[in-house]
Amino acid sequence: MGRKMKVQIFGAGAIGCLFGYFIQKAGFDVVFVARGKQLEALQKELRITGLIDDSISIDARRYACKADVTFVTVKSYDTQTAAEQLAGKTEVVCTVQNGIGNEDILTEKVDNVVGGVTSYAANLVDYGVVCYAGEGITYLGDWKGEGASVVAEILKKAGMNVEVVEDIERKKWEKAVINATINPLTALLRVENGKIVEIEDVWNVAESIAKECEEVMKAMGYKLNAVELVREVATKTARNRSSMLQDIERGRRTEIEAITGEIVRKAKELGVETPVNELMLRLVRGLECSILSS
Ligand SMILES: NC(=O)C1=CN([C@@H]2O[C@H](COP(=O)(O)OP(=O)(O)OC[C@H]3O[C@@H](n4cnc5c(N)ncnc54)[C@H](OP(=O)(O)O)[C@@H]3O)[C@@H](O)[C@H]2O)C=CC1
Ligand SMILES: CC(C)(CO)C(=O)C(=O)O
Repeated sequence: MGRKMKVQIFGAGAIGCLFGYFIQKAGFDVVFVARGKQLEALQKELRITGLIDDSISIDARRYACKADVTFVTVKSYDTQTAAEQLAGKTEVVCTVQNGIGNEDILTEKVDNVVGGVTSYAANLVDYGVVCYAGEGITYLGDWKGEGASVVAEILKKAGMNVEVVEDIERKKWEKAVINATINPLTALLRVENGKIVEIEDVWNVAESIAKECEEVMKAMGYKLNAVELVREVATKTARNRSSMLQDIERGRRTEIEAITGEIVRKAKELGVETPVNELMLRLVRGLECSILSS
């Protein structure tokens, strides 16, 4: 390509701004799509704190424009709107969102869809201010058409850890199992991730959730030690407040439908019983209802 590649971040919140920051610093032409007070703040500057301390001027806009590659970094309940705005506007779309189903929604509107899972961590501390909380790795894989190698090249040039994998669907489900176990419990009990392992009664429930998820993955043809995986992640991220807990504390919707909701839906399709996950789904829905209506 003779001209500079144009990269777009659709949903310039915590993780989108972090990715966009690294990509712009590497010399790419980056557009950040945001809304409301976040857009107003980003039109002045993007500030990164935490592991980095820097401020940059960015091209922040309200609506999607034409781009070579677009990262979709909205919460999963906003993916449909993102897909509609991106139709005919981007050669490749890549999602690093948590949850199941985002890639399939994007597939309806864009020809080349790259699935992704990231363990980079970022929090929005104020409008236009993002705390870079943890270095991680991003796994990518072609979902529809091609694009994973192009996206990986962009992230590599941006100095980020990235790996293209054969089976991105498996990676997405593994992350969903971690989120389905840690996120609802931390949100319902309002505790940091480490408490899931530390409090015996809670760990018993976590084990039940993880074992049900393991059965669903088994029925899908994937072997996984879900209990050990969850124990490892909860221990490593012991001081984190999970994204679902943060959503509840901010009085916002959660991604429960794209996480536990999708696991329960897949379980029904495959004839697997998931009573504890169903309970978590109902309780978090109830919690959302109570905070959104108060
Ligand atoms: N933060 C992290 O460390 C990680 C996040 N993820 C995943 O990445 C995704 C994004 O998470 P995160 O960055 O934390 O979430 P944020 O809420 O911080 O960011 C999403 C942003 O997208 C904006 N947005 C939504 N719809 C539109 C639209 N139509 N036009 C313009 N802007 C829009 C939101 O605006 P508004 O606030 O007005 O809704 C918000 O600013 C989630 O799926 C999450 O699970 C995965 C790994 C790590
Ligand atoms: C891995 C974990 C649980 C880390 O907090 C996460 O992805 C989240 O909070 O959504």
